[in-house]
Amino acid sequence: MVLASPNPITSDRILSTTIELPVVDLKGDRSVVSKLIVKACEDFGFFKVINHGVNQETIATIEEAAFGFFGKPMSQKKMAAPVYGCKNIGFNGDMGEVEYLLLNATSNSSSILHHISNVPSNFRCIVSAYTEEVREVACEILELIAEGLGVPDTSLFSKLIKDSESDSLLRLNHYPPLPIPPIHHCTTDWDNSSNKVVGFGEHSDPQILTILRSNDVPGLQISLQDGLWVPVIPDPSAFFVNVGDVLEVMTNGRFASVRHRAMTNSQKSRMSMAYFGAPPLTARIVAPPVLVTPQTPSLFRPFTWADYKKATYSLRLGDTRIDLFRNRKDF
Ligand SMILES: C=C1C[C@]23C[C@@]1(O)CC[C@H]2[C@@]12CC[C@H](O)[C@@](C)(C(=O)O1)[C@H]2[C@@H]3C(=O)O
Ligand SMILES: O=C(O)CCC(=O)C(=O)O
Ligand SMILES: [Fe+2]
Repeated sequence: MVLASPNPITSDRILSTTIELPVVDLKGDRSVVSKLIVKACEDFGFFKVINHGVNQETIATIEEAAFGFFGKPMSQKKMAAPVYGCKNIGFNGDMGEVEYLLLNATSNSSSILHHISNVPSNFRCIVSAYTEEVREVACEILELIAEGLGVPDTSLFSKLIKDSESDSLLRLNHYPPLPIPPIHHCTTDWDNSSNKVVGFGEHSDPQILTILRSNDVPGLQISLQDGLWVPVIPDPSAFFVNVGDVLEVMTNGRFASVRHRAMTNSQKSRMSMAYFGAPPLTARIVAPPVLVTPQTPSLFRPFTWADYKKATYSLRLGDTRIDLFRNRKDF
């Protein structure tokens, strides 16, 4: 019998040494950077970006506002539901040791915050300032990806998230410190960190690209092909970028959307801010002709982002929803 636990303790394989995950200097030589990003997306679906150009003050301001909000009494935070959530992730029974704000991040949005009481009055401006700057970084990376892949229209991916109807989101996650239950507090061969309680369970992000920033508390882990979990060393001055399902489809499987999760820390609060760059609901998700050849036939059938979003929300956090859209293999 499998017992569901709201704060599952992991016992799976976690890399105890560090491996070098790709680091991209966004101010480097353009043709070198675009090749580096493509290689990182092919090898890991994940990389770290330094020199991203987002104002550190913009970042510090939103982080401070978010800590301010999460520090309020629960009765006040709950008044911001459904934008605010605690422990429930999605609508299908997924739980995690996390509280969050999930906000629209389209260029004409943040309007939803108008309706929320107990969100600081200037929160709307703070969120817009951050998402606008981060959207620029996401667009820049998507243009570099198109260049590196030889896609003739280098704005093919970026125009989807620049669109005023883009369905992009900003998620502010707060993982309160959570002592490890004594029964699990033993030393094993991988027990070299205090992060063992799952805050946000294993999943891939459904959108095009995610730009993640966290404070200096470790917690993010990415999954390698062989099922090994790789802890990501936090760097508050950098962004971590991961390929989402839509980019996997639009590159005809050349990039893989990386599975990842976030662990809590036993002593410190962890805060992450994830910008999910998404297309408009009506956008058709299809790989460009240059990536669909007789040698690399289309792996996925065409669909809209609305179709994909519907499937996503009908499934559990850890489900591999992309498989629903694969072309049948005809032998
Ligand atoms: C359980 C769920 C939460 C989620 C929607 C879903 O049904 C499956 C995907 C989940 C996820 C993961 C990445 C992002 O955090 C998120 C906002 C998204 O787009 O897909 C969440 C969804 C959510 O929390 O609403
Ligand atoms: O908190 C993190 O580092 C990851 C959060 C995440 O994966 C998400 O919000 O989708
Ligand atoms: Fe994620």
